[in-house]
Amino acid sequence: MTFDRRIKIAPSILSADFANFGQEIRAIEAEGADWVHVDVMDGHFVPNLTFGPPAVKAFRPHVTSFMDVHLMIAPVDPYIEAYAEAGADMITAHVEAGPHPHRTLQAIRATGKKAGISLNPGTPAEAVEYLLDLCDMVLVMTVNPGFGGQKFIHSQLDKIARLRAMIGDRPVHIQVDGGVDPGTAPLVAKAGADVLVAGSAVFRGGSVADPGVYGKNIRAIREAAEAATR
Ligand SMILES: O=C(CO)[C@@H](O)[C@H](O)COP(=O)(O)O
Ligand SMILES: [Fe+2]
Repeated sequence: MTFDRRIKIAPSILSADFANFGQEIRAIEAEGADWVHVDVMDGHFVPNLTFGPPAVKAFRPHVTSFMDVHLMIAPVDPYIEAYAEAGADMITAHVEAGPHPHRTLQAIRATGKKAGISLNPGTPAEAVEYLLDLCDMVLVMTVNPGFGGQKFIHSQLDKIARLRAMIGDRPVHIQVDGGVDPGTAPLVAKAGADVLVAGSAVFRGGSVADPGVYGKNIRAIREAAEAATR
């Protein structure tokens, strides 16, 4: 399969109705989501708590696209197999989560899943320079991780562009996560990102009873990003 550099929209279910994940996942996919982004938080690496492996396993049958699991946990290595077994398609760990991100990426690849590496806003692009041959995606956090609905940090645009140049022709996606909406999507797409995570900008104003709003929100982000790269 050829590497897909087209813009992909990955709604974060952190902004979904927590009493209704199955229906929410099916609704965003029916309305045009390319991937489903699952934010795993441990109350230690980030000041919030979300989904353990049993929750991710419960989401799995509802996802027909691609389940992208963003692990904001430290340590991360002891939990990789559990999230792989729960059904993740991509597992992304933070480069700041431990002293051995190279080993972490090897461990993710050993499960047969796609491997991602994420950078907090304060971490330079160079932190992943020697990891690029071991990963399928670099995730640039454009907010400090832990919560949805935060303001986009513009200084990260330069980091995205640097990573784009560092990656060269390797088949490695650049994902952007935090404060992505129709206003910031063109900026990240122009800088070189191809996977756009959006939580509040997708779920805002909609519900499973009114899922057309999700579709409208997804299209607005996609169209803004695509227009910037034409
Ligand atoms: O990983 C995270 C937050 O730590 C994200 O995936 C958020 O869920 C994105 O939410 P918005 O900024 O798009 O509302
Ligand atoms: Fe995320």
